[in-house]
Amino acid sequence: MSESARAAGEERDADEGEPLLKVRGLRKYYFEDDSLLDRLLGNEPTSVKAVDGVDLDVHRGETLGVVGESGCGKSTTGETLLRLREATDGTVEFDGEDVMALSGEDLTRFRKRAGIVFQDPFSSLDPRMTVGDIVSEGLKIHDLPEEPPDDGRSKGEWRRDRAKELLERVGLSADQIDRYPHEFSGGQRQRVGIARALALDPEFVVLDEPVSALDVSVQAQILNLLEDLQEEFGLTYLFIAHDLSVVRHICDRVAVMYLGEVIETGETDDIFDSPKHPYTEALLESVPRASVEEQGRRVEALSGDVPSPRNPPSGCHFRTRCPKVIQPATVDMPQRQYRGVMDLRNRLERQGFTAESVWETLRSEHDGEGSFERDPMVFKEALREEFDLHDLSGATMDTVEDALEILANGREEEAIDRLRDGFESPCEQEDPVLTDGSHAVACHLYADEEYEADVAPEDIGTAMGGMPTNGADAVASGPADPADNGSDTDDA
Ligand SMILES: Nc1ncnc2c1ncn2[C@@H]1O[C@H](COP(=O)(O)OP(=O)(O)OP(=O)(O)O)[C@@H](O)[C@H]1O
Repeated sequence: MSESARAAGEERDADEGEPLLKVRGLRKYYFEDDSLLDRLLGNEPTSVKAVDGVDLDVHRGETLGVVGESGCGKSTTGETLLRLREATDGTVEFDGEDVMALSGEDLTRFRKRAGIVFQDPFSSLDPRMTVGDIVSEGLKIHDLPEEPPDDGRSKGEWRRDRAKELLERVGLSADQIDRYPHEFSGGQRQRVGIARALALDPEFVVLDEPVSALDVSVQAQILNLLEDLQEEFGLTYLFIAHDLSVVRHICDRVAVMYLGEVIETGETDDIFDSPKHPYTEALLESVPRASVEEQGRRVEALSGDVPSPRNPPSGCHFRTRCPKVIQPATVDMPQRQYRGVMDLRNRLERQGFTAESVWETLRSEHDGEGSFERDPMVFKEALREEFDLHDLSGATMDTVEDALEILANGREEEAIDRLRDGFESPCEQEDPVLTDGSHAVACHLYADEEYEADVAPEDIGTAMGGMPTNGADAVASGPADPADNGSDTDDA
């Protein structure tokens, strides 16, 4: 957004005292195994904690980016705050009104003021409707215009003219009004989706990955269009994306999500130039670099997959992948090896492997000379290699070796307990809350005071001093480059 539009938005916020949209403690759990048959069979419903306590403020005239890997709850957040899905818990205030409590005409009015553009321009437009009908559908549903225009046109004619105007405004031609979606390229279809969202003159629009299904060359055109429209109509955007380079271009502020939670939020430049959360650092590491010096930076995958929102990790949800996971006070070991110990335990807890599966692998790799003997030394070395557990010393080494020996004997649960007793991280004990301030982060590394209130300072540990410096040991995640379906190169 331009400086002037932003200043005007901030001035309005200051005058009116509140952001346009205020979300607090938003939760959306999807329940599975909850059908009548499941209940008859006595199956316990399982919950997918897609959104698990999200707070957001969106100020008038700004663009707030919501970023994070696939499945972290971005779309569910956008759809739930618009009441396209019913929230499990939490509050949403729009221009001072409690959105969750709206009904009847008030809810209809909210739906006019707050719209959405969906990610996929291929599936989000009804193939049986002309683009004119698609764009004017909302006007018809809301029975607009309220009165027939006084120039002799019928309401239907007025709506058709309005659809033509909107098509032209988004860069299409009015005489394409009777065409069907399949006659358009992906970028053109997304323009139709934008025209549809604008038809009711909204103030606020959720843009759910509006360019990620488009060819890279078309993305910039659509982003520029969105920026122009924001300027012209004074729009406020919530811009959902997994592609951070897009976010930097268009967003004033950014909220980073991980497994249903906002873990960092701040001005876009602050997030990009001085990220605080190890997850944000890792996400940024994956953004392609323009400058030659930066191209040599290490880009690796974050260890492990995103855990399932059906059973998120205790404490900090990111601790199962975090390169800076905090060591307990009793432990002082190289951070990389500590990560390895935690990975070993996490994999065992998630039943990612068993002692027997390791023996099977060793057997299959046996070179065939003589019969295969189960040698615990070989077993332990294979796991040291896999989890980077070489070069340990003292009590740390004793505990790890002990756990590996127990594991070699097939006693997984006991090995897990041994590793937990020896290496349990303070990050496992409590879910960190977002700090106050304009650049807020939810990470135990930054919440010493709040954290010490609940956990003895010694538990935070000497290891905090031994954390790698910012980015030094951070490993990077690799959200895919923008999907390129190659179908939009003919875009207008
Ligand atoms: N209707 C549903 N029923 C059950 N689980 C769902 C449903 N919709 C989404 N989920 C799950 O909720 C979690 C969050 O999904 P969501 O689509 O909001 O994430 P996202 O960050 O927008 O991902 P993407 O970028 O892939 O769209 C995922 O684990 C997803 O599988």
